[in-house]
Amino acid sequence: MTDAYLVLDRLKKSYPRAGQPPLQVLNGLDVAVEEGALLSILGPSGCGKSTLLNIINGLDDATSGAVRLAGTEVTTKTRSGVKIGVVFQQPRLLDWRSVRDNVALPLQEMGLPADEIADRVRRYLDIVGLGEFAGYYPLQLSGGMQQRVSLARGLAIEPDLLLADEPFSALDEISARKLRQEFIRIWDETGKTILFVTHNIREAVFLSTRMLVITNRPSQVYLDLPVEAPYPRHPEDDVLFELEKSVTRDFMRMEDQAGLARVGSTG
Ligand SMILES: Nc1ncnc2c1ncn2[C@@H]1O[C@H](COP(=O)(O)OP(=O)(O)OP(=O)(O)O)[C@@H](O)[C@H]1O
Repeated sequence: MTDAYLVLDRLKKSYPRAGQPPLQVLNGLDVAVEEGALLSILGPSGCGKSTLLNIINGLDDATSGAVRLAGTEVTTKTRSGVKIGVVFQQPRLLDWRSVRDNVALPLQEMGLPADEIADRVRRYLDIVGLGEFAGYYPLQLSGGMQQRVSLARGLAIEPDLLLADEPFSALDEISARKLRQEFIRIWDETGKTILFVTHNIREAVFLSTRMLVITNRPSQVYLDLPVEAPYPRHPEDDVLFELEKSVTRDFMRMEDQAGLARVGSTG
């Protein structure tokens, strides 16, 4: 367990609340993630998925337990040296910078030479299908196009670990399908590790090598499941469809149990 690329070791997180007991969010996650995994993380709204990504990214501290990345403990004060890219649910673009300059910004912060920056910006905007929109400003693009710029920005730094928080949820299904294929291609070519938060069970089954289903708050791992179907996968593949149905059933059972527990505790 301690050898894995990313280790969540009895990870707990709670937030203080005025006049109330702390809000218990993560309640002892124990997970070891192998290098090169494409791990999707599913769970009910508010169970702490974004909180978990923030802790792994060193933007927030665990209340107890630890995150270790490539053997180094990650906190807000200590970084592992692993290059982390992030793609959020919201595009979070700078409206006053062109598409090109938004994607270039983190590359400039990394101190890359100008020609390398120009190359990467072009390459990753092409990958997300926005090569012709480099000179546009975010407000001249649709929401889905802005999300694709954000994806290009996250990928362009060529991270060792990509943390993706529902990156396709704002896209129409056809654009999302194309981008998922690209996403798998990039993951396959680079061999990097990806943690992928989604509410979409079909998407998780289609993309990932492993799925983690997390319970309602205070959250624990409910299901940790390998997805063994070979790539390339087809969204309508029978094996994937069966797996989707079975995970959906498990997910609903988990929600029912949580509902019963709530009724039990108030009744
Ligand atoms: N900085 C913070 N301070 C206080 N509470 C917080 C903070 N960040 C998150 N929370 C609370 O922690 C819980 C988990 O939030 P989080 O955003 O991690 O959930 P999530 O699983 O990503 O939700 P969703 O699926 O709806 O995006 C929520 O109840 C939220 O209100």
